[in-house]
Amino acid sequence: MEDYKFLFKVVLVGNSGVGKTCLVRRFTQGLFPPGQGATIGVDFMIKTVEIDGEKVKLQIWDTAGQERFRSITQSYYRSAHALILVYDISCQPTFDCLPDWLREIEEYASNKVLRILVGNKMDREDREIPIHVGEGFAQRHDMYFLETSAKEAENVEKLFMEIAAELMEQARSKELPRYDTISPTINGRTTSIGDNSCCSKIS
Ligand SMILES: Nc1nc2c(ncn2[C@@H]2O[C@H](COP(=O)(O)OP(=O)(O)OP(=O)(O)O)[C@@H](O)[C@H]2O)c(=O)[nH]1
Repeated sequence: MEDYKFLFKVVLVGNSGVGKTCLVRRFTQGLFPPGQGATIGVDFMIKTVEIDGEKVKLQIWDTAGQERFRSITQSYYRSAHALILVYDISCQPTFDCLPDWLREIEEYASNKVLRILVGNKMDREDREIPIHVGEGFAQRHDMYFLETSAKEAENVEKLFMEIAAELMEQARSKELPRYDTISPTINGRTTSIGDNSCCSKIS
């Protein structure tokens, strides 16, 4: 038996190119990968963290933002304990797509899922979405909110640690099952993203 007390599944969703993979790799590997290709289907990484002296294992599922993978990625929503919905603060269309993503989440995820809105790429100077606009959206939709930079390692650790702490708190208070099953994953990163990929619409 592995040495951890809690296991939580965290799923990242959002348009292609917003930086989901970079956020996961920053947190799990401490790096900002150069020449990142678009995710194919779903990628999966694990990190065990310690909170209040307890080991918490995070299973982090990085879904492809591209529309053509939507039916694969939707199937990963259901068993998520937390869903991180990511947009790019320098790309308005990725913010405009948020209502579409919320509809997907409502349709496919558990209604108890912890939902976090993340405005990534806060290091960029060509910002299109002011922070208060992101915050306002999150408030209206009952979500936690944070701006991050995977590139500069800003708020990335905080994002995942706060999720782990909140889920641990919930699990303790509701006495949820401590272990979850792991389902198979589809991996691969071969295609590259074009300049406009962050702006691909979902329908
Ligand atoms: N400036 C800046 N660029 C970033 C940041 N995070 C990611 N990027 C860049 O954004 C591009 C897309 O990053 P990915 O992590 O592959 O995006 P994704 O959301 O996983 O994309 P899909 O796999 O297609 O869904 C890459 O060129 C990254 O270098 C960030 O915090 N700041």
